[in-house]
Amino acid sequence: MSEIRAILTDIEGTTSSIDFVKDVLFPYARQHLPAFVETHADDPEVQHWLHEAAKEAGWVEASRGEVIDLLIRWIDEDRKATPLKALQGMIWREGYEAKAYLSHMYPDVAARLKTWHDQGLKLYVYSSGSVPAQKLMFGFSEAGDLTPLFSGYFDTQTGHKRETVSYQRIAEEIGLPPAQVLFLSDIKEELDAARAAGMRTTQLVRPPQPIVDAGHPAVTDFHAVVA
Ligand SMILES: CSCCC(=O)C(=O)COP(=O)(O)O
Ligand SMILES: [Mg+2]
Repeated sequence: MSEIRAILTDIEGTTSSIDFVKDVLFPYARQHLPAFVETHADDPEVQHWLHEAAKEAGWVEASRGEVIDLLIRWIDEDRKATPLKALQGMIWREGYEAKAYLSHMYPDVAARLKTWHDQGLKLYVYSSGSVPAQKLMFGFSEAGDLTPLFSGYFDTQTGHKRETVSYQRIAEEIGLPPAQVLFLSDIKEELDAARAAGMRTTQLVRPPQPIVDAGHPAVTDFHAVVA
């Protein structure tokens, strides 16, 4: 079996609790989205993502209010839509900078990431959250700034997490054979897609989730991951 040279990790349900995302980040974005869009209406990046959201909904024309309502519905549905994720990241930046919250990290995560980094393993993130949102998550975490540990970040602009081609692209981008990359996630369909691309996989089953055989090695924390 090939030696592992890189670790690619999911965020929600893997490094950080689903509750933090659902109970802190999503409500913050939901509450601040209308005012954020209105006050940044002239920002070309905001305009771009509003346009992309309307396009993804199949709309040829839409008012700002209609797109805001669409985005709020997508937050409520936990849609992993790239335009929503990009806008959420911009809104969360304001929350982190205002010290409204720090991101949650399970207590085992920072220590094991540091050990892997010190052993020479390359660390990467792959999340449906946008790359800027990922950098904020690891930059403003309860365990301090973890961004120096990471060599790169991937989001849905590389492809969706349940599609094998996304993992093929990531392996190509980081310049390693997929067999030398270990992917960590809580979601079976993501692990299946990574394994179909040739990556090694381990499922994180964070207590109190029950361990149900998903066909991948399963652990409850990062210290138990065999890399
Ligand atoms: C890093 S952003 C916060 C989480 C988020 O928006 C999200 O969609 C998490 O998805 P994941 O792929 O990390 O499970
Ligand atoms: Mg996840």
